[in-house]
Parts: sequence; structure tokens; C-alpha cells
Amino acid sequence: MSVVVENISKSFITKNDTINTLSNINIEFHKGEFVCILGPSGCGKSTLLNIIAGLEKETSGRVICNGKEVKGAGPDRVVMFQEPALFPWLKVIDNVEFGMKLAGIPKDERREKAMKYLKMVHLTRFQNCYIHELSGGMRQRVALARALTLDSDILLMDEPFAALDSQTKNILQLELQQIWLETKKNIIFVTHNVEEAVLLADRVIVMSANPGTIKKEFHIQLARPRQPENIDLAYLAADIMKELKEEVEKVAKAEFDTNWTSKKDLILPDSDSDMGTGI
Ligand SMILES: Nc1ncnc2c1ncn2[C@@H]1O[C@H](COP(=O)(O)OP(=O)(O)OP(=O)(O)O)[C@@H](O)[C@H]1O
Repeated sequence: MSVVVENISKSFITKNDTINTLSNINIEFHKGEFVCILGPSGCGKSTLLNIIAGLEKETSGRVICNGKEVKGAGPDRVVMFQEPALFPWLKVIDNVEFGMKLAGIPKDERREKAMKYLKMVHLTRFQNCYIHELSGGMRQRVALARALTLDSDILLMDEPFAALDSQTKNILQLELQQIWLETKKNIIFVTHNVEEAVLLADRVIVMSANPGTIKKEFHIQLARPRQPENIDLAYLAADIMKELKEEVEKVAKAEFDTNWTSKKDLILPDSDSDMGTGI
């Protein structure tokens, strides 16, 4: 087992209020497992990921990573965010090598590894381009290649494809499945999107909000690589939607005017099952 989240609670103290964001979260993430964390907007998904990454301090509880308590960020946990944090003044290849350079890896070794992962994300042709010459999907693939070069067992991904159009998103979801099959990293992936979660995950953890707790877990044992049009995935997505709908409505009621009632297309958008962005 590689990551254990033990009784994590988190409150943010602001000028006017205390926000109880997470309450008694317990999860075990197993070595090589692909887990999606799904929940309505504001339920604390990113906060939980940031605590696992060591970027945010828990109020109580602890995270154990490969037997050691997490006290801060570490090379065993690489994080990828929605916006790829790339350097515009560096070429693609230099962006991919950047983390390895900081880690003091010799130039030849760096180049060899960077090329290996650029190949994995199908971008070798663009190695000498600058970031502004790439599309959003290509930029995210550069960020993924850079994350992979660091050889961490654990990859933490916070809605990495949320800003992309649906066709690009589908391509990257298929690429990520392939990369996961090749590398067998432990991926912890935060998303709003039910279809994305069932496509990618071995296990989907559904959270409820106010405060964030674990509501239910779904194990997905369908063969890979999975295709978005797979009918079994659609049935699973429908089951998970049912769990989420209640949570999304709860959050919406807390955030909207008192006369708000749910409409089908708000809670269950047809296009991409993106829970939460509509509220
Ligand atoms: N630094 C902070 N200070 C105060 N409150 C915060 C801070 N970070 C997060 N919160 C609050 O904690 C709650 C959970 O936020 P978080 O971003 O973790 O949720 P989320 O489920 O990832 O949301 P989304 O899906 O919309 O990104 C929100 O109410 C948010 O306002």
C-alpha cells in the first residue's frame, strides 16, 4: 500500500468564519491503483489532494506515504494541476527536463529520459517548440511528460483535463490510460466529471460536502483500455450520478437563492456529466 489517509480533518479559519472543509477522511490508496475522487464543487477534493501532496497542512489526522508520515512536499508525490505550469521562455524539451535539472540529474541522462516521456505523450516532433506554439492539450501533455520524468510512484492530478475541449480531453484520457498501463503508477485523480472517473479509475471515491466526507466507493473492474462509448461504463456512470445528484443539489441549495429547485439539465448535463461546474 502506498498512501494512507488517516482521520484527516481540515478547517480554514477566515476573518469572519471557520470553514470545516474535511471531516475524518480515511482512505487507503494501493500501489499501482488508479483512483478518482469525485464530488460536488467545494466538497474539499483539491484540499484533500493538496494535503496528500504536502502543500496544505491538515488540522488533524495524518497522511502516511510509503510508511512515512507526510510533512511537506516530496519527490515521491508529483502533482499536476488544471493549468500546466510551464515556462514560456523554455523550449518543450527544456521544460520537460526542468525538474530533473533541479534534482541534479546529469545532462545526458536528462535528455534520454525527457525523450522517452515525450515519446510516450507523442510530442517528440515538438521538442524544440516554445509553449505559446502549442495547443492547450499539447501543453498538458508536456506537463505530464515532465511529471513522469520524476519517477515518483505517486501522481496526484487535480482536474488536469478540465480546461480542455471534449475531443482533446478524450484523446488525453486514452493516452493517460495507456501511460498508466505502462508505468503502473499510483494515480490519485480529482474530477467533477463522472464519465471521466469511470473511464479512468479502478476505484471511484464519491465525496459529500459541508463538511467533505467519503460518501461511497465504487470498484470498477472493466478491462482496459476503456473506450468512452462502452455501455457498461454508461451504466456505472448512471449509478454514480445517482449518488452525486443528492450532493450537488445540497451544495446548490446552500449557494443559490431559497426559491431554487433543480432542473434535470443542470444536475445531469448531457454533454459530459460534469458535476458541479453548472452551479
Ligand atoms: N485557502 C483557503 N482559505 C479559505 N477557504 C478555503 C481555502 N481553500 C479552500 N477553501 C474552502 O474549502 C472548501 C473546499 O475547497 P476545495 O477547493 O478543496 O473544493 P473542491 O471540491 O476541490 O472544489 P472544486 O471542485 O470547485 O474545485 C471551499 O469552501 C473553499 O472555499
